[in-house]
Amino acid sequence: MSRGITLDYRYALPIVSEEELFSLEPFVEEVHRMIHHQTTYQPYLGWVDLPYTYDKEEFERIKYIAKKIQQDSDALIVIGIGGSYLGAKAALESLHHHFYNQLPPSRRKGPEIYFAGQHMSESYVKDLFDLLEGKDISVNVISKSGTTTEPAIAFRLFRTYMEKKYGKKEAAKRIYATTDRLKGALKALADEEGYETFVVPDNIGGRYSVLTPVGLLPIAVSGLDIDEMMKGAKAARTDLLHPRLHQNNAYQYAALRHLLYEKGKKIEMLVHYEPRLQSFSEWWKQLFGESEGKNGKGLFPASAKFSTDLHSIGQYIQEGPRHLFETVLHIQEIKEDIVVDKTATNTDGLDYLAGKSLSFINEKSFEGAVKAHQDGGVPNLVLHIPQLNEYFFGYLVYFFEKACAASSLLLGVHPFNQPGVEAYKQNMFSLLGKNNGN
Ligand SMILES: O=P(O)(O)OC[C@H]1O[C@](O)(CO)[C@@H](O)[C@@H]1O
Repeated sequence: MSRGITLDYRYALPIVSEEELFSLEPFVEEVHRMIHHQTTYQPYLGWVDLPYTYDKEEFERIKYIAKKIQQDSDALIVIGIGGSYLGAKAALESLHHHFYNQLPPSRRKGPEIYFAGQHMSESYVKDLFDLLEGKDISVNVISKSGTTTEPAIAFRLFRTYMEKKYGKKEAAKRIYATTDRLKGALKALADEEGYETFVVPDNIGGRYSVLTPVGLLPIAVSGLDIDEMMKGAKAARTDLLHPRLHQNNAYQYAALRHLLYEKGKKIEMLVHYEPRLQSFSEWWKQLFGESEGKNGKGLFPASAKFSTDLHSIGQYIQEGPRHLFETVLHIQEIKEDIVVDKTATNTDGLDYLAGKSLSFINEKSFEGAVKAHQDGGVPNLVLHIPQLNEYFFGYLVYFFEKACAASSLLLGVHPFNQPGVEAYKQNMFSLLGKNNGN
């Protein structure tokens, strides 16, 4: 089995040619230089060497605290928004049992895990408190700035809930804050209350932070192997270090999506055939959306789950405006555990599938859709991923981070800021009367 992931661009070739792709070589080499050897973006590039340079002492502390939470909590509440929770949610859903939280504790290594602070829905918080009745809980509050409204509100509510339930002293022992090393409201509060803290490195932005304590603590609490995850990221770091387009899959993916954009494709749809990849798509959407949507430019990152969505938006993809392309996350491992059985009467007409596994049929659905969409003028890029496990999760995260930085630079935008998000935040602050003496 391959140790990395491969990119198959055969199904995009009628729209972009290999000649066009490799004509981007000099631009890609320049982009490579900007990522690896230039100082302009240096303050944001901590993720590039992270698989080697991560803080080993803190990494061991993550594992130690994860064990403590596994022992003293029935549930962990992860509070954060955007890059501060999407990576952890993506890992948990991609790599665990589909019904993780519903499994009996004896079948899980970690506690139940819930997320809060991603919106201001009152009914959600009420139902979550309701669900947690009678359970022992811990909270991991994650905010680099410490001032983002949604998680800040959720944390205030949970702090009060925990202090009522456990008393201030015991509550403080069950709250873990992942935040800036030195500054911000959450850091100040954590110091004041004596919470155990983990650091979001200065030079890594929220959407690039899955493989820092931001993602790693909740991932480790759930019982996943974070050493394997870092090993996968390390392999990707090595595989994707080459400056030449021919030898670098992440740069090829970046260059292809750039070419497709130039040829009028305005939407990239990330497609998967495994419901467990839904949150991964959400992480991917933030990564590319916040990085590229600037100066009136950028592909719109969308996602679809197949075969489900082939029966809803499949029609639009096949015959609607030709302004989109698909990137397929194709899991190569075929499991043969569940097989269609043979019936005596074949009344449902399905005997032609008897003896075939669901994975095999799913694979045919992938082959059928890729071909149909290509024939319909929708280019497809396919990423072959050998297996869904910790190693390849780490690999894939790094692959997309590198590709995203390269793609943004090819487009001529700053890959690591998000000035547009501030506009909404400032409006809301003034509508709610922030800084009016409260
Ligand atoms: O960790 P913080 O500072 O709360 O920020 C959370 C998220 O908010 C954003 O700034 C956008 O709303 C994201 O970029 C970031 O991932």
